Amino acid sequence: MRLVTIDNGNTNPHVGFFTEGVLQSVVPLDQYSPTPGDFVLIASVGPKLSIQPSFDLKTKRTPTHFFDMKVNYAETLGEDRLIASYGVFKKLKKGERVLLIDAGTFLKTDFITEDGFQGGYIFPGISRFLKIYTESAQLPTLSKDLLFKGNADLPHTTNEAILKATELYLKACVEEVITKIAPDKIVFTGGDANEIKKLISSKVHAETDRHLIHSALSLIHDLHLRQE
Ligand SMILES: Nc1ncnc2c1ncn2[C@@H]1O[C@H](COP(=O)(O)OP(=O)(O)O)[C@@H](O)[C@H]1O
Ligand SMILES: CC(C)(COP(=O)(O)O)[C@@H](O)C(=O)NCCC(=O)O
Repeated sequence: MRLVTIDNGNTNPHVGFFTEGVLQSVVPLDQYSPTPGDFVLIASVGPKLSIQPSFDLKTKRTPTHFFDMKVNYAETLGEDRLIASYGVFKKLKKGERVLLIDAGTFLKTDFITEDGFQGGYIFPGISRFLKIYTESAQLPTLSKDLLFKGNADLPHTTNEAILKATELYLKACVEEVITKIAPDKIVFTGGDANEIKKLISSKVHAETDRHLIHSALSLIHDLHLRQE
């Protein structure tokens, strides 16, 4: 049996394939054709999918818990945040307090301790933020590849003004959250994880797990759903 994990996010939905608990590959959702025998787990916050999960993880969310993790947040918490946080929760060391930074369409900064999911912030992500300029005024849409290239001077052109403001916004949001929460460790994930990680000058120990949501779904499968 193949375990298929679907992360249906708002920009870049993708699918992970596991055999024997090992992630073999991750491909865009439109490249996946379900086959009989696939065991499918889905974390979805994007458009409704025609693919049905083999087990509906919503059934494990109560007003206070997700499986054995306490959740101190309304039931509207996005499944992507909940499931990635559960993956972090199950790997906490004794007494550890982790800040999970998921840099996707939105930049989510969620706090997880042995007492469960403690809450977190939702900011517009890098690409969303850059689009605001064109959506609200006759300003250019600039690529995120242009970020982090200039010097520390004040901006003197429109492009510099937009790019340096974007850098400042991202850095200020993330560093303020790190200062407020003072975690023992930061875990970065999401499509823009590397860009956000580059911005942070904090000395807190940091790790990147690009495919955290897939490994969290696989962990859920192995801990709670595997049929021996
Ligand atoms: N192959 C890709 N397709 C789309 N966006 C990508 C890709 N690789 C990296 N990115 C970046 O990652 C961001 C989306 O991150 P992701 O975690 O996939 O988001 P979501 O879960 O919201 O769909 C985009 O804003 C983009 O900047
Ligand atoms: C905040 C989100 C839109 C982030 O989506 P993403 O960036 O992963 O595509 C998603 O987690 C969501 O729809 N959450 C529901 C609201 C909440 O978490 O409070």
